[in-house]
Amino acid sequence: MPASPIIHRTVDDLRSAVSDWRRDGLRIGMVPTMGALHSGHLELVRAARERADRIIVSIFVNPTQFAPTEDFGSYPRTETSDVAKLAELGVEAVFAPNANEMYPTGYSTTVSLAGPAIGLETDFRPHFFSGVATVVSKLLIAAFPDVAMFGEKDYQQLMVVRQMARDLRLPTEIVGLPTIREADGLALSSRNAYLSAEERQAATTISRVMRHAADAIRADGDAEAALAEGRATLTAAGFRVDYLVLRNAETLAEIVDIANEPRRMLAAAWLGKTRLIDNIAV
Ligand SMILES: Nc1ncnc2c1ncn2[C@@H]1O[C@H](COP(=O)(O)OP(=O)(O)OP(=O)(O)O)[C@@H](O)[C@H]1O
Ligand SMILES: CC(C)(CO)[C@@H](O)C(=O)[O-]
Ligand code: BAL
Repeated sequence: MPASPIIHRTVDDLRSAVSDWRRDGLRIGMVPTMGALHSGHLELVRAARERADRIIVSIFVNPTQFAPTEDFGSYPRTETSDVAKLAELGVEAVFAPNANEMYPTGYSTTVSLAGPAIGLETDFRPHFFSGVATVVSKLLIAAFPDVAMFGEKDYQQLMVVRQMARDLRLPTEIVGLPTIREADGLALSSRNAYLSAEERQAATTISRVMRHAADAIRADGDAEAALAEGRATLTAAGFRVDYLVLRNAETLAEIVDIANEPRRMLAAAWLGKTRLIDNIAV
């Protein structure tokens, strides 16, 4: 039986473990999550293991990245089974604070963003990235890991965190890892648990539409036609589309010169009460 990770509930406790590791000259990796762990998260942990001697996985459903109308209350919370999965991978530490530890009464500081945080998710979840950037900066400052792992599934989030780490000169390398998918193409996501059996079938349309549109764009360069067809296919399959767009893969700005810019297609769409996001290189 692998040893269970030590669960730290406070920043002070976590810092004390980290300072012991630092004294021993060990490299530290961090994997920030909101729990309800799936194989996508576990790949981030495995990748952290290749780069660090000690791994901290944070599990914190961060209230500041949810609007009052969103699913903070119903977000899956499965700490016991999450910790068992992390034990299997030999993770040394879990940081699972409560909301009061992260945002005590009187807490008044948030990170404000521009650059890659403009548009896309921000158009539909205006509160979202300042909540994410604030909590990620607090997590990174709590442990100052050498490396922190994020999934490309949340591509704009990865770009925002990279920019923030660069701008604030955080001493942590931000590593992005490819999206882990189900056999039928659906990107793994904790929120997939909200899908009914029928919605789960329809959900594959999002990755299929994106691959089809990407092939069409590579073939004839007509992004607008391919994206309009993709939006129509998603709508016909029962989605309410927030966006399906092509952007510069590095800046997330609109594409000006399609032949000579790195390209990323990004999508967000609702199926019933579940909002799915996805993205692929084009
Ligand atoms: N399918 C996946 N492949 C790779 N990384 C992933 C995948 N799903 C989530 N991650 C990454 O895991 C980290 C924690 O994400 P989070 O806990 O929000 O899980 P999630 O499945 O994305 O949940 P949600 O459904 O709330 O978006 C993030 O860096 C995220 O990009
Ligand atoms: C990075 C993160 C853990 C911050 O709460 C969250 O946005 C997530 O799980 O992607
Ligand atoms: N995976 C991103 C977290 C969120 O959507 O709230």
